[in-house]
This record gives sequence, structure tokens and C-alpha cells, in this order.
Amino acid sequence: MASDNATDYLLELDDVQAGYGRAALVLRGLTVKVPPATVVCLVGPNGAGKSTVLKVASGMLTPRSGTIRVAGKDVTKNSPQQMLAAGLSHVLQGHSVFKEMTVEENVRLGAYSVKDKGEVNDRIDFVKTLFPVVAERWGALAGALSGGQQKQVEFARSLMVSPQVVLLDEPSMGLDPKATGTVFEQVVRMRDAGTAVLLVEQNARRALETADLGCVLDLGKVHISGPADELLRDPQLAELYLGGRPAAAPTT
Ligand SMILES: Nc1ncnc2c1ncn2[C@@H]1O[C@H](COP(=O)(O)OP(=O)(O)OP(=O)(O)O)[C@@H](O)[C@H]1O
Repeated sequence: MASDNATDYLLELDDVQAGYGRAALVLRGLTVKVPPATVVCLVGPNGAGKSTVLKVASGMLTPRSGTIRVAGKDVTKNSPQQMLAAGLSHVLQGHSVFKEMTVEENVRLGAYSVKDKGEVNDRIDFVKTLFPVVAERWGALAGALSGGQQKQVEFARSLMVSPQVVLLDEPSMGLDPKATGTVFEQVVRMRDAGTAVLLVEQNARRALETADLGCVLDLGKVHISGPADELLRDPQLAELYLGGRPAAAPTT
């Protein structure tokens, strides 16, 4: 009956309503689905509820209604620890490396719940290959790295639990354009290495250029969704959500 078979998606947020305390709802019937090996980005105006979507997906905020599924399994009421165990790894907004610890110590923290030493070593090899800067600066204090390099340490840490989906909240925040470019390249590398990504970004145009699928949030709901390149070419969307600049439609 339903073409949206649950097993077609690694992560599904279905008709989710959520808010903070007694305040008005922030998410008002939001549906977002993340297929395997895909970067899905959420864009939209300030306060639309983008970060709140990630908080709900990582168990930091329990929805008032609606359903969250990971690979078809209902995880709606999971705690953050249970969400992590279910395969959702959250890279928070801003910088969360421990600056006074080495890159190695920061990355190993991501594996605190993994008991098998061999598995930890395999994951270390994997993230070192994926993020060369992590390998190059393995023994350095994380605080000595640039902002973009620290973000890659955070990515590496998030991958230590072999997540199904990485939730990335504004990875370009505070970075210059060159570092932003590198960080988005690494998002694509994560996807190519088999990890799906749900990405929240202020930098809507750059995020849509990186993502496979895009969802535009407004007032706590998905206003429009589809292939990211199509959204980028949509003139109305460009006017409303991409900084008011005209769509990059061919002019010749
Ligand atoms: N911890 C909190 N307690 C109460 N209200 C909150 C909390 N976090 C966010 N909000 C409110 O929820 C709404 C949505 O915030 P959210 O951070 O999800 O939006 P956003 O789309 O990510 O915005 P931005 O792009 O500005 O980060 C805002 O009105 C915000 O003030």
C-alpha cells in the first residue's frame, strides 16, 4: 500500500510536533526522511526549527507527537544514549572539541561506548583515512588546530560509533570560505564512505550545492522538498530563502 516502505530510509521523522517546555510548538507536523548514502539538508529562516529537528532526532528533545524511526525501528521515546546506540550521532552547533586534549583523545572519546578494542582500532584507521588532517595532527593539542580542522576532528569523533546517520548542525558556523569549502567536501566524503547525513545550515545555497536532497523549513514544517539541485534552480525559492538573490538559471 505505502510506497514509503520504512526500510527504504535510515531515518524518518514522521508528522513530528515538538517544542520547549510550555512554549508554543516549534515543529508543527514535520516529516523528513533520510535514505541511505544521502546528504539531506534542512534550510530555512532563523528560528524555523532546523536545530530543533536535530535535537529531536538525537533524543535531546522528546516529541509531543509523531514518530521517529531508525531503519524502520520506532525510537521515538529514546534517550540521547539510546539514539546514539540506535545509530544517530549528533555533531552540535559551534565547536565542541576539547582544546586541551589531543586530537587522538578527542577522537577516542567518540568510542567510549564501544567495548571491542579491535573495533575501535578499525574505526580509528577509517577516520584517519577519511580525514587526513586527523591522521597528520593525531598527537597535537586540538586547540592548536584551525576551526575547520577542529570541525573535522568532531566529524571523526562522531563516526567512531559507526552511525547510520550523522546529524550535523551548522558545520560552517564561524569558518572562513576556504575552511567552509573543505568542511563541505568532508561531508560528501562521509556520504561516499557510506554514512548518511542530515545537515542543518544557515548557508542555504552552499548546503544545497553539497546535498543530494533538500528540505526547506518554515514555521516548523517542511515547506518544500526535493532534489537539492532542483531547489537551487527554483526562482521563487531563491527569492524567499536563498538570500533574495536570483536563481542561478542559465542566462544564455
Ligand atoms: N532550549 C530552548 N528553549 C526554549 N526555546 C528554544 C530553545 N532552543 C530553541 N528555542 C526556540 O525554538 C525556535 C526554533 O529554534 P531553532 O534553533 O530550532 O531554529 P533554527 O531554524 O535552527 O534557527 P537558527 O538558524 O537561528 O539557528 C526559536 O524560536 C528558538 O527561540
